[in-house]
Amino acid sequence: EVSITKFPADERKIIAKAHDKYKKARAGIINTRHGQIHTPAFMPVGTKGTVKAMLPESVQTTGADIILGNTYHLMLQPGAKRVFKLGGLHKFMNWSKPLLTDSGGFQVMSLSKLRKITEEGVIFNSHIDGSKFMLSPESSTEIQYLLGSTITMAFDECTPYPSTYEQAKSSMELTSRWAKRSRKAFYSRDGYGQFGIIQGSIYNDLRLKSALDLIELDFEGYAIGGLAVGEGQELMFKVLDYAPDLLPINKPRYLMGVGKPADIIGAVQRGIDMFDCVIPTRSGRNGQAFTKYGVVNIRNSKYKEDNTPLEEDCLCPACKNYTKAYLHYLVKVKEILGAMLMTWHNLMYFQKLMLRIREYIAQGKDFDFIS
Ligand SMILES: CCNc1nc2cc3[nH]c(NC)nc3cc2c(=O)[nH]1
Ligand SMILES: [Zn+2]
Repeated sequence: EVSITKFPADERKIIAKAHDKYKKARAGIINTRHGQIHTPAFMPVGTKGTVKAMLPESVQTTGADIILGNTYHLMLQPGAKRVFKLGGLHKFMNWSKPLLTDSGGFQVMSLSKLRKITEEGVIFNSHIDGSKFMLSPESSTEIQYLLGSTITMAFDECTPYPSTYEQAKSSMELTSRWAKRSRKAFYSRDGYGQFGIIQGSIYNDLRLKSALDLIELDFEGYAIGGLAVGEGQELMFKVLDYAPDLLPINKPRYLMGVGKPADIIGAVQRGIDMFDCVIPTRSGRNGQAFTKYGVVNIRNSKYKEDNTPLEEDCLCPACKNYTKAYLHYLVKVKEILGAMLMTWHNLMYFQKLMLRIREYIAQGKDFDFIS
């Protein structure tokens, strides 16, 4: 049994919608060595082996099936070999469910100093102490193995936006060569998987060529890269109107870095199954709460004597036991509990959104008005 790719037909509830806007939405289950992932799924980001301001058991109560870890940060500190020696990232951070690790390329380009891209890989200096490192398809894949990740991401180059056709073409071709090397370096085991990442920017023929190159490598799943990099929702949806259809229908499709609730809904309607985004955690720490009434900026003085919860029917600790006045105060005085409660609420909100989307798809109902 090849494990992770199982998108069992009987479990996959694809309901053709009355009008074509929803016919691509699908709900399913991905089976892995560390448990099941109900899709469409939202993955909270746990950059440095922790979802900031949350205990792993608290993340679990929000309904998350899988969380994301960042290779770039973990390879610098505490180091992949050390995590391996300590029993792997699952044990280290006390998270026993699926873990997806990114392959580091995207963060190297945004965080490290003095980067040099060669055919071999990316040579860079650590943003922490300036020491020299190399990330390549081989080293990235090995690091993710040492971390023990359930889903390993291929080492790609995220094509910047905007890019000319020529720039996008050569970047996509590099990603295809790196995907081949990533796939070769992957140590495949039952219940573990590796996802390829297609590039090609906004050019549909490049997206097609990227998909064909990667399908040949028979990954367990596929990510659509080079999006949510400043192109805006309209252009992102324009690419998503066709890109998911270039990928195998029976394998998971992952849209990296997305997104706000409306982005997630639009992408699910276009056939995307998996998401990750720092918005619920990062904006929570900055005082933004996602609610059915819209986004609440809790630092606004209008909340300083508001004795009501963020959402009266939300089951998270912030809503069950505290008022907006208290959250307003905690965030204003930068108390750690403020970051904890706001994060917990936002993660609960995002998981509730995904649960409702999965239910609507399973019942064959339209779901574009949920936000
Ligand atoms: C897995 C590492 N590779 C990889 N990560 C990404 C992460 C992203 N995050 C966002 N918006 C927040 N766009 C992304 C694109 C890529 C991409 O094209 N590639
Ligand atoms: Zn709440």
